[in-house]
Amino acid sequence: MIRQARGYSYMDLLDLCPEKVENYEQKLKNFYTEHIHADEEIRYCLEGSGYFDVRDKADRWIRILIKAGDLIVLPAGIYHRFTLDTSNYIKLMRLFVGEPVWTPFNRPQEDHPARKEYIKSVIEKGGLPVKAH
Ligand SMILES: CSCCC(=O)C(=O)O
Repeated sequence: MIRQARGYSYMDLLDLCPEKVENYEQKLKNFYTEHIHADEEIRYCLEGSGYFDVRDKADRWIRILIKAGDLIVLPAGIYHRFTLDTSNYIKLMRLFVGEPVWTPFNRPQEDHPARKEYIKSVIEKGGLPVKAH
Protein backbone atom coordinates (compact mmCIF):
# COMPACT_ATOMS: atom_id res chain seq x y z
CA MET A 1 0.00 0.00 0.00
CA ILE A 2 0.96 3.62 -0.50
CA ARG A 3 1.28 4.12 3.28
CA GLN A 4 4.04 1.51 3.53
CA ALA A 5 5.67 2.47 0.24
CA ARG A 6 5.99 6.13 1.18
CA GLY A 7 6.51 5.71 4.91
CA TYR A 8 3.28 7.45 5.99
CA SER A 9 3.47 6.24 9.58
CA TYR A 10 1.06 8.83 11.01
CA MET A 11 -2.67 8.92 10.21
CA ASP A 12 -5.69 10.74 11.58
CA LEU A 13 -9.11 11.89 10.41
CA LEU A 14 -10.19 15.51 10.08
CA ASP A 15 -13.96 15.97 10.07
CA LEU A 16 -14.29 19.56 8.96
CA CYS A 17 -17.51 20.75 10.58
CA PRO A 18 -18.14 23.44 13.25
CA GLU A 19 -19.23 20.87 15.90
CA LYS A 20 -16.04 18.82 15.72
CA VAL A 21 -13.33 21.38 15.04
CA GLU A 22 -12.12 23.95 17.57
CA ASN A 23 -11.84 27.47 16.18
CA TYR A 24 -13.58 26.28 13.02
CA GLU A 25 -13.91 29.72 11.36
CA GLN A 26 -10.32 30.69 12.14
CA LYS A 27 -9.02 27.34 10.86
CA LEU A 28 -10.87 27.73 7.57
CA LYS A 29 -9.50 31.24 7.25
CA ASN A 30 -5.95 29.97 7.83
CA PHE A 31 -6.44 27.13 5.32
CA TYR A 32 -7.50 29.68 2.69
CA THR A 33 -4.48 31.92 3.29
CA GLU A 34 -1.80 31.06 0.75
CA HIS A 35 1.00 29.15 2.46
CA ILE A 36 3.61 26.39 2.30
CA HIS A 37 4.65 23.63 4.67
CA ALA A 38 8.11 22.26 5.42
CA ASP A 39 6.80 18.75 4.60
CA GLU A 40 4.57 16.94 2.13
CA GLU A 41 0.83 17.43 2.65
CA ILE A 42 -1.09 14.19 2.05
CA ARG A 43 -4.88 14.14 2.14
CA TYR A 44 -7.31 11.33 1.28
CA CYS A 45 -10.95 12.37 0.99
CA LEU A 46 -13.44 10.01 2.66
CA GLU A 47 -16.62 12.10 2.43
CA GLY A 48 -17.78 15.45 1.12
CA SER A 49 -15.66 17.67 -1.11
CA GLY A 50 -13.55 20.80 -1.27
CA TYR A 51 -10.93 22.64 -3.28
CA PHE A 52 -7.16 22.66 -3.08
CA ASP A 53 -5.72 25.58 -5.05
CA VAL A 54 -2.13 25.52 -6.31
CA ARG A 55 -0.20 27.86 -8.63
CA ASP A 56 0.65 27.23 -12.28
CA LYS A 57 3.97 28.28 -13.86
CA ALA A 58 2.58 31.77 -14.54
CA ASP A 59 1.53 32.05 -10.87
CA ARG A 60 -2.18 31.73 -11.66
CA TRP A 61 -4.38 29.62 -9.40
CA ILE A 62 -5.28 26.08 -10.44
CA ARG A 63 -8.36 24.82 -8.59
CA ILE A 64 -8.43 21.08 -7.78
CA LEU A 65 -11.73 19.54 -6.75
CA ILE A 66 -11.29 16.82 -4.12
CA LYS A 67 -14.13 14.39 -3.47
CA ALA A 68 -14.62 11.00 -1.80
CA GLY A 69 -11.97 8.53 -2.97
CA ASP A 70 -9.48 11.19 -4.11
CA LEU A 71 -5.90 11.38 -2.82
CA ILE A 72 -3.81 14.53 -3.10
CA VAL A 73 -0.11 14.85 -2.31
CA LEU A 74 1.26 18.39 -2.23
CA PRO A 75 5.05 18.57 -2.21
CA ALA A 76 6.83 20.49 0.56
CA GLY A 77 7.28 24.13 -0.43
CA ILE A 78 4.42 24.45 -2.93
CA TYR A 79 2.15 27.46 -2.41
CA HIS A 80 -1.42 26.33 -1.82
CA ARG A 81 -4.69 27.03 -0.04
CA PHE A 82 -7.81 25.05 0.79
CA THR A 83 -11.51 25.88 0.88
CA LEU A 84 -14.79 24.06 1.25
CA ASP A 85 -17.26 24.17 -1.64
CA THR A 86 -21.06 24.62 -1.50
CA SER A 87 -21.44 21.16 0.13
CA ASN A 88 -19.73 22.84 3.11
CA TYR A 89 -18.36 19.56 4.43
CA ILE A 90 -15.30 17.35 3.99
CA LYS A 91 -13.84 14.41 5.87
CA LEU A 92 -10.15 13.94 5.21
CA MET A 93 -7.55 11.41 6.19
CA ARG A 94 -4.27 13.15 7.02
CA LEU A 95 -1.11 11.15 6.47
CA PHE A 96 2.40 12.13 7.48
CA VAL A 97 5.93 10.75 7.56
CA GLY A 98 6.80 10.62 11.28
CA GLU A 99 5.51 13.04 13.92
CA PRO A 100 3.08 15.42 12.20
CA VAL A 101 3.83 19.15 11.84
CA TRP A 102 1.02 21.19 10.31
CA THR A 103 2.64 24.64 10.61
CA PRO A 104 1.73 26.92 7.71
CA PHE A 105 4.20 29.54 6.48
CA ASN A 106 2.29 32.26 4.69
CA ARG A 107 3.48 33.71 1.41
CA PRO A 108 5.99 35.24 0.69
CA GLN A 109 8.35 32.48 1.76
CA GLU A 110 11.12 32.56 -0.86
CA ASP A 111 13.92 32.03 1.66
CA HIS A 112 12.35 29.01 3.36
CA PRO A 113 14.50 25.91 2.72
CA ALA A 114 11.44 23.89 1.64
CA ARG A 115 10.49 26.62 -0.86
CA LYS A 116 14.04 26.74 -2.26
CA GLU A 117 14.09 22.96 -2.58
CA TYR A 118 10.70 22.96 -4.33
CA ILE A 119 11.78 25.65 -6.84
CA LYS A 120 14.97 23.69 -7.53
CA SER A 121 13.01 20.51 -8.24
CA VAL A 122 10.58 22.34 -10.56
CA ILE A 123 13.46 23.87 -12.53
CA GLU A 124 15.16 20.47 -12.83
CA LYS A 125 11.92 19.02 -14.21
CA GLY A 126 11.60 21.55 -17.02
CA GLY A 127 11.73 25.03 -15.70
CA LEU A 128 9.79 28.01 -14.58
CA PRO A 129 9.44 30.57 -17.38
CA VAL A 130 8.49 33.38 -15.01
CA LYS A 131 9.97 34.51 -11.74
CA ALA A 132 8.69 32.07 -9.12
CA HIS A 133 7.41 34.58 -6.58
C1 LIG B 1 -8.22 20.82 5.28
S1 LIG B 1 -6.63 20.21 5.14
C2 LIG B 1 -5.76 21.31 4.05
C3 LIG B 1 -5.52 22.63 4.62
C4 LIG B 1 -4.10 23.05 4.58
O1 LIG B 1 -3.66 23.63 3.64
C5 LIG B 1 -3.27 22.77 5.75
O2 LIG B 1 -3.37 21.67 6.34
O3 LIG B 1 -2.49 23.64 6.09
